[in-house]
Amino acid sequence: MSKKIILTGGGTAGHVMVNVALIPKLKEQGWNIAYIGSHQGIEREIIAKMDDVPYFPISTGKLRRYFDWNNFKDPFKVLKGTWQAYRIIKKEKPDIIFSKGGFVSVPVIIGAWLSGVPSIIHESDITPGLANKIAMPFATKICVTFPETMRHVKEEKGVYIGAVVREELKRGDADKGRKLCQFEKGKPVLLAMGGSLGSKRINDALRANLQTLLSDFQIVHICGKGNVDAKLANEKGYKQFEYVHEDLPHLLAMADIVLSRAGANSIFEFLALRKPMLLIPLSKEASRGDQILNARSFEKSGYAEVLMEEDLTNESLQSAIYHLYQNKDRYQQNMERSDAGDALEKLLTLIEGTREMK
Ligand SMILES: CC(=O)N[C@H]1[C@@H](OP(=O)(O)OP(=O)(O)OC[C@H]2O[C@@H](n3ccc(=O)[nH]c3=O)[C@H](O)[C@@H]2O)O[C@H](CO)[C@@H](O)[C@@H]1O
Repeated sequence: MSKKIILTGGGTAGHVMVNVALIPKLKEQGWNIAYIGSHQGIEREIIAKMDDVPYFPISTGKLRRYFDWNNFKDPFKVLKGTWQAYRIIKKEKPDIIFSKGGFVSVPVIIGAWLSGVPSIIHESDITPGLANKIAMPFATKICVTFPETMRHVKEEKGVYIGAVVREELKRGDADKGRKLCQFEKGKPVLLAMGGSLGSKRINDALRANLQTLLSDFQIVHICGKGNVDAKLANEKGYKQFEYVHEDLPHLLAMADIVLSRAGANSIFEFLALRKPMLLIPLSKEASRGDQILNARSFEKSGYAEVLMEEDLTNESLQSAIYHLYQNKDRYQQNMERSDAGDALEKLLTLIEGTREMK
């Protein structure tokens, strides 16, 4: 009997990547897959690269915790999106819906509830984001990455599965990475990434240290849309990208150490690949503080060094990078002891089991 799943999630790549990991596995297991996302979000670009996954765009509104004139318009966009999602679900008749979160997922989970279709939400961070918090009462199951998150979800709905990491990330080729960046073999490589959107703070501090760092490292810098500095395009040993799609595994394979924001997907990917990491979590002023908790948890496990944004200066960044590199073996040994688990398999089993609850 054919089975059908609708996936949703978007806004930033962190809200799409678990779906990207799931799609090939779901196909292997004979699922028909469709995706509901926003008109403009990064999810549309990422899902367009995948074969046989029809994409249905809906209207979305940002849900904010602060005052903004759009707060008066956006609830209507969410209502419109809920109606659109409901109609798509009625027409497509999925057995189940899986959401990776982000604002676009709220109308989809409510639409699933209105249609009587079971749904699963995935939460990557230690504390649930606003979109997931709103959607949780309407979901059948909520699966989490960190064991600590179980405290924030209803006991009968919560399932701890761990971090889902895309398998292709483990198939990187360091030589291909070096070729892409015109880097030489032998000199250490620092990969810097400010989350899927890039980070201006990290970009500026890194570039301020560029000349010193380039004497000891080659640097590949994923700096976010619109953030490439054309003046540095010909700098030897320094390669900039706005965003990297299928070549990311190769860049990671050649990296000796990583400087990054502390988005949940990224840090678990570095852990799976045993990359010593210096994390600069997004500050409490700019977020709910989820990245600070993610980073502290990794620091406590001995996988990461943490530099808080309020302590970030050109000097502190430079000394933290050198300190990380000098201690990289210790971080790697700690990561060897981590239990990455088989979250993807657990998630597939949960999807199958929840579908049968219908
Ligand atoms: C500003 C913001 O809202 N940040 C949140 C967002 O981060 P963000 O979207 O940055 O999410 P993550 O760091 O978790 O994941 C980024 C994903 O994009 C991929 N990638 C990134 C850059 C690139 O060039 N190519 C590429 O493929 C990474 O491999 C990773 O899989 O979602 C995370 C997971 O809920 C949260 O922890 C973050 O707080």
